[in-house]
Amino acid sequence: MENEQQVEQQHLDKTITIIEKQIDMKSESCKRMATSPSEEQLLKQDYKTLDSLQKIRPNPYFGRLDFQDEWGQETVYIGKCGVAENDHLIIVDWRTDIGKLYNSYQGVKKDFLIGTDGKQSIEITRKRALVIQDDRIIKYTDVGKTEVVETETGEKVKMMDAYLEEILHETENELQLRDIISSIQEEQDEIIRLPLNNTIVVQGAAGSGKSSIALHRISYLLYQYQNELDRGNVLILAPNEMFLSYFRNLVPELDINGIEQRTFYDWASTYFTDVRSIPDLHQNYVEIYADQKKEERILISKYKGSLQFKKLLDKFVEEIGRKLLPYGDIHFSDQHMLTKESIVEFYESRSHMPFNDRFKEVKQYIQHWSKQEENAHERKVEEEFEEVYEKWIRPLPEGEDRKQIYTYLEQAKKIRLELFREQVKKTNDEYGRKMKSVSALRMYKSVFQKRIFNLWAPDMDEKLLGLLLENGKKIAKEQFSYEDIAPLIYLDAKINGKSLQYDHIVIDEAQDYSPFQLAIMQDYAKSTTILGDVAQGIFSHYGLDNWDEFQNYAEEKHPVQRINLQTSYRSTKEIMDIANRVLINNSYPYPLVIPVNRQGSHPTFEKVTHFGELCDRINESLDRILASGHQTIAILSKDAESATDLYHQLKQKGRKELELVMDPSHELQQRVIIIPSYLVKGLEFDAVIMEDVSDKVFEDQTHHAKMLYMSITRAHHELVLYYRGELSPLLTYRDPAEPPPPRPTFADWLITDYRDPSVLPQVESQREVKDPDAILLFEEEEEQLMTEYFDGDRNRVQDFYAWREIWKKWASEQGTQTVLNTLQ
Ligand SMILES: Nc1ncnc2c1ncn2[C@@H]1O[C@H](COP(=O)(O)OP(=O)(O)OP(=O)(O)O)[C@@H](O)[C@H]1O
Repeated sequence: MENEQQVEQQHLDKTITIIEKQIDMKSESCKRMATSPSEEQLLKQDYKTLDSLQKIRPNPYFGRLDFQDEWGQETVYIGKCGVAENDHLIIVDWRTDIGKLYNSYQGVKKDFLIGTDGKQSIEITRKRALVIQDDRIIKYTDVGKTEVVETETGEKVKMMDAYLEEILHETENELQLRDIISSIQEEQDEIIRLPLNNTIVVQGAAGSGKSSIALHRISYLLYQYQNELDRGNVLILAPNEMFLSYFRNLVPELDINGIEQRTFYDWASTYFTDVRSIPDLHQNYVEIYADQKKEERILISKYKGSLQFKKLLDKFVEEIGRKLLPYGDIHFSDQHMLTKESIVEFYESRSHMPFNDRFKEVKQYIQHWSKQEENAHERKVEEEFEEVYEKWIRPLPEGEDRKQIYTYLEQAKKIRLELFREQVKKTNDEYGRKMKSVSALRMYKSVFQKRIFNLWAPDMDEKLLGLLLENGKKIAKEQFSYEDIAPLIYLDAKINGKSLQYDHIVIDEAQDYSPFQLAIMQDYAKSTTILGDVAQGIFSHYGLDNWDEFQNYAEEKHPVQRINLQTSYRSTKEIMDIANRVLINNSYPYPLVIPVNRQGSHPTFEKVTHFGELCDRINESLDRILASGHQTIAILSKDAESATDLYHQLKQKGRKELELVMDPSHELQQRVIIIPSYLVKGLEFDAVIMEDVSDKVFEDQTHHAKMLYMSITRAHHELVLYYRGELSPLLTYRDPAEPPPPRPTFADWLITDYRDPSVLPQVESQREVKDPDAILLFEEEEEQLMTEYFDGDRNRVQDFYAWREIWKKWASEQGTQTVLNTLQ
């Protein structure tokens, strides 16, 4: 062992000597002055190389790979950047194919095919992780097996090797995301290295590494596609400023400086300076859920975020366009006529252009035609004049009469020309006025009219229609909501053209985007990487319920590759078991999350009777957690008010290190924070304390389940759950193989909302269950029926299918008779 360490140390010493020598040489060479543009380019390149050499100097590499190929046994060292000495690579960049091999090897499969044709076989004999500190190899670990296994109880767990386990255990005490270059897992690496051109959609469990993948993928793409991708044309969209500051450290580490990093809200303000006066997604969420007309606002919000609304806007704009075209032929005389058909044809041929440009072209087309006609008319009048003159005037004898007639004739010619010119001018002025530039705002304000919805959304539910018309009054007064931003941007781009175009856009936490929003972002980029988790869609009053609607749309333009990530790396197995419990109780429609086999303490459920007791107990928990060595702690509250109350109480108790976070643009300073749950998405902490997980706060509702699941999965090591009264039904233990908790009979369920029995039946007549064939309730025809019945309410349809999946599983185990008994 010692010998091995010595060998590694000698290799490190040698590598450091080479790097230092290169640093000295490059520093010298960077002192020169550039005397020409090409020299300047070379100098820039030298600065870049010097910068990377200096960056990797303290930690030249993190891994070693030994393999056997047709040339024999080889050893390479993998680092964040490649370094060559005399044409020989002494450190291989993690983004190369060899780097891929390093990540692909998880101790299970040993033989790989590589090379451009994928035919060269290679056998990996060792993958070694190396930890370097102060120029010493402080540790080396030969990486063992990491694989998903199924336990005896049918549960799936990812068994880790010691190296990954140690990395996951040692969460740093900074509130920052760290790079995972040295321990990227195979399924993550595959996403990072997907080709540039397609639209990638990643549905990944909480803690599966989506944010990490997003940033590592940019680093990879910039490295691999140096000629196609300009870092100034890459945009990363994150949910809030707090989140952006959260991965700020990582940007230089991954060599992705210069990438535009923004929130959608901030990005949208490039278009409309007034965006800042519209409540952002978090404010919008708070407002909606505090509103007595919450359900109605959600209906409006969902519709405005849908692709149906986008289609309606398309039709509306197209129709307005047609209305602005001349009603009929432009007719100066029978010889000078421009038919309506030719104008429409011209207009149609410019359909790829922005609306206003298109009309500019139509106007120019009419003007150009009129000018030509005017010239032709002038020529004709001149010819006629000449003819008359030759025929009738020239033969007349010289004298006053001849002069007089000539003058009349000339006047007549002038009048004819003048009349024609006036007619042309009038026509041009008229169309000029009519085909003026239209603003997106004006267009949007005009959409909310009954006849427009009747025309292009004839099947719209009366209630929704009424709500939209009512909402139109607000729009007319420019009182916009968050969900108006995307349609306004879309209309602006449609009307005035896009002022921005990206090579690549990465969208993290994409479940909080509506299908409409994702669709427009896709239009702004040549390619996109979209990552999210529907189970964490706490803003589902606006965002996605599933990926299908967007995927179907996106596939019309580019191939879409959808990938599921099921393994979660953030939390201990005990914490993920509780998170999975929430999913099971809420009939989650996707496979459960696979935890890693990292053991930790069991989450605690602690009942308190009043607020004073809660504060005391939280205070004790903080003492205990801090004493155990954990550093970052989040106390999650149900809303801003509770967060403030708790904060003041704990401050009174002498807690100094506390920080109250109430705003998504907040930059975290302290390591112990109090924050409303809806702001904590994407972040992670050593320990999470939830102030109230009672049935009053987390009811058996999809929205509540998403909030609870997201909150729980913020914790690395510890989870403490307080509640007053009864524990949330979402947290009670239920065997995943069991049928869902008691509901009315299945047939009852079909006609009522199982979450709220007071909701009126949706299906007029209950279907009778007559014979064993009744199980055909699940057949295609029935599915169609359900989709129709729940149309317009995607949550309901989705819940239905989720519930049905679990029910089906249970039904198949129970046998037909038991099932029928339940149905009756
Ligand atoms: N391969 C890996 N090696 C080491 N750590 C990892 C790996 N993958 C993920 N992690 C860690 O797991 C945690 C979760 O990662 P990340 O925040 O990227 O996940 P996420 O899918 O975006 O999570 P969420 O959706 O819950 O916000 C982070 O601490 C990250 O460093």
